[in-house]
Amino acid sequence: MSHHIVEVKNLRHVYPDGTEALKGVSFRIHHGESVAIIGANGAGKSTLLLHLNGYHSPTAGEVRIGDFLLSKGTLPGIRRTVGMVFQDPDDQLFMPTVYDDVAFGPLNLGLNGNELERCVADALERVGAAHLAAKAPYHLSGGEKKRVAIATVLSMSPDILVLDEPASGLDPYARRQLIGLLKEFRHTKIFTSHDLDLVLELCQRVILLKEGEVRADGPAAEILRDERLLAECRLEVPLSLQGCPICGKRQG
Ligand SMILES: Nc1ncnc2c1ncn2[C@@H]1O[C@H](COP(=O)(O)OP(=O)(O)OP(=O)(O)O)[C@@H](O)[C@H]1O
Repeated sequence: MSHHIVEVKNLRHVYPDGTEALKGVSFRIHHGESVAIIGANGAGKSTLLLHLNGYHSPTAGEVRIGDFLLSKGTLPGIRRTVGMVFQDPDDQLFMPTVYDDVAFGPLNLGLNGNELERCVADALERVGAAHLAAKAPYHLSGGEKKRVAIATVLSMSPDILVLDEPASGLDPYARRQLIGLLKEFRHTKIFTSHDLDLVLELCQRVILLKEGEVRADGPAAEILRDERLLAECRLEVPLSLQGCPICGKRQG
């Protein structure tokens, strides 16, 4: 069975103002893979992720999650399978308290009482935000909001985790905590990031987008070492793979 395979075929997306953000993107991601979608600003990363649980509809092409072609009819089931963390946490947090925001999804899945409380506490604990449960989301700092947004998705126990720039705005400790958390998540992870050191640490595979097209798709360790390819796409080799500026020796 095509257990939670994510398949994107010839995906094209044109925004109403005529911007062609995706120009025929295709790939297949198997269950358990950890894949980073990288590319310069405007390359089409967020547009692509927003198709994976139906926030955007393809202009042409298709998205399949497991056995299901993404459509109006399959959307509710697909949204239970694919947990999406948006680039801007303000798009994710809308309840009066952090607790309510994290409880919203599981409550809709039918959890209540002690089970619900445990689920919320566990999700907040995992992102280091247990102490924020009673706060209003709009009073949180940017990094705190980001962590709570991730908790709202973890509380749903998704089979496929999709995160748009999960590390942006996090301090070094929270970034390290996020890396640990994502390493623990054994199902499929698909995320975008400009933090290529984080990508190198978390992903075996990278899909490199350039101007709405897949420019490269392959092992992270190879693509992230390819200085010419990265420069062509307005990216740089991650710091951990750059040579010492004095003697040129590489760390890894
Ligand atoms: N609602 C919209 N209407 C029109 N054009 C849009 C819209 N949203 C995005 N775009 C355009 O689509 C292209 C891809 O944008 P997208 O946000 O997917 O890029 P990205 O790779 O995620 O960039 P970043 O690294 O800056 O987050 C850009 O040219 C952008 O200006």
